[in-house]
Amino acid sequence: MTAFEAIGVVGGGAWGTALANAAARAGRSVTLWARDASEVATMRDRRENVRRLPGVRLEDAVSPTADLADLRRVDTALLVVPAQALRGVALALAPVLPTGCPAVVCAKGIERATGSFMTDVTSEAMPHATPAVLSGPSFAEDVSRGLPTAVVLAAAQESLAEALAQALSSSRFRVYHGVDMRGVEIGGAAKNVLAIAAGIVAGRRLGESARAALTARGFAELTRFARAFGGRPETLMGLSGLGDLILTCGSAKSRNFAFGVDLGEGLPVGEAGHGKLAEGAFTARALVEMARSAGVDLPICEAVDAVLSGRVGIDDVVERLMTRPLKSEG
Ligand SMILES: NC(=O)C1=CN([C@@H]2O[C@H](COP(=O)(O)OP(=O)(O)OC[C@H]3O[C@@H](n4cnc5c(N)ncnc54)[C@H](O)[C@@H]3O)[C@@H](O)[C@H]2O)C=CC1
Ligand SMILES: O=C(CO)COP(=O)(O)O
Repeated sequence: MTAFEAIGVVGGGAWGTALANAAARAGRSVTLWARDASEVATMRDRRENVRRLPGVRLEDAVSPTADLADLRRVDTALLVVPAQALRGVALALAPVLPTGCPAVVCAKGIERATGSFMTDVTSEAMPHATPAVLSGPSFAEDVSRGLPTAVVLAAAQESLAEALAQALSSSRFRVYHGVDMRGVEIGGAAKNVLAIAAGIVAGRRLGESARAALTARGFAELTRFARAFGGRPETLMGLSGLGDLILTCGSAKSRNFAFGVDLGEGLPVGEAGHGKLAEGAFTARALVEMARSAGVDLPICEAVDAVLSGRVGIDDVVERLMTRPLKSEG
């Protein structure tokens, strides 16, 4: 197994920049690709991603570029663009990467147009790459400041997941490894929808008890969905699943949670989140449609989708959730 010395980070947003720094601190040399040439020029000059991650110095081992061809010699690529942009970027990257190169999905979402998971999008768009996925409770700001963080990286082959985890880990960024790609990616995608729900509860001032109940019942939804789509329930008990749900359903720093707070306070969908990326808003519809087709009950995610589509008002949705037929907790 190679040592994975040269890492390519594809996507120059907050998370791509934070991961580039994390990989550099783990001793890797990093090429950070962003599509916007002027942002790349600024990153090179100022050693800072002024727009997406202000106040954080780029590590010396990070080389920003706007040219995808500069990734042709990397031995691992981290895919860190928004979920709905992943396919396009992966298609462009496919001819550049060496055959067999691991392509680690770091985006959290489901492709809206096709209802596809991110690792499947990656396999389709980059048939010569080896898909993997990294997820877990990790705000870009925390990682970039070097605060202690733990995530999980899964690949079909355990030895590959372990080698990649080794390559990216440092004393501040601990990467666990596993083989349940589906479970890990479902945890990351579904928690964003539930974080919007938790934000709505906070914005509507429904109370801390309601938020805790929603988080716990949301976790039940996430686990049911994962089981139906081939993820292992025990994976969802871990960092990508319970861990990320606790983080994003409880923190105003989460963009999905903040988007929900805006909705709860009465802002229209088009204004909620103030233009920041809230992946759950794109994933909600795909998630509920997939669940319906598999006969999986996701009442909270359904409620989020109904609010986002404007079909039902927030107070009606809460009433509906609270008056569903009583059932056993399992
Ligand atoms: N910010 C965070 O704390 C974390 C984010 N993530 C995930 O990482 C992914 C990216 O999020 P962030 O970097 O935070 O978002 P961001 O909003 O900070 O940046 C998104 C970046 O993607 C670029 N982009 C958008 N469309 C593109 C396209 N078609 N081609 C090329 N580049 C494109 C934008 O120019 C921007 O640089 C999301 O799926 C998010 O859920 C995961 C863990 C933590
Ligand atoms: O996924 C994240 C932390 O694990 C980031 O959450 P937001 O995208 O909601 O900010």
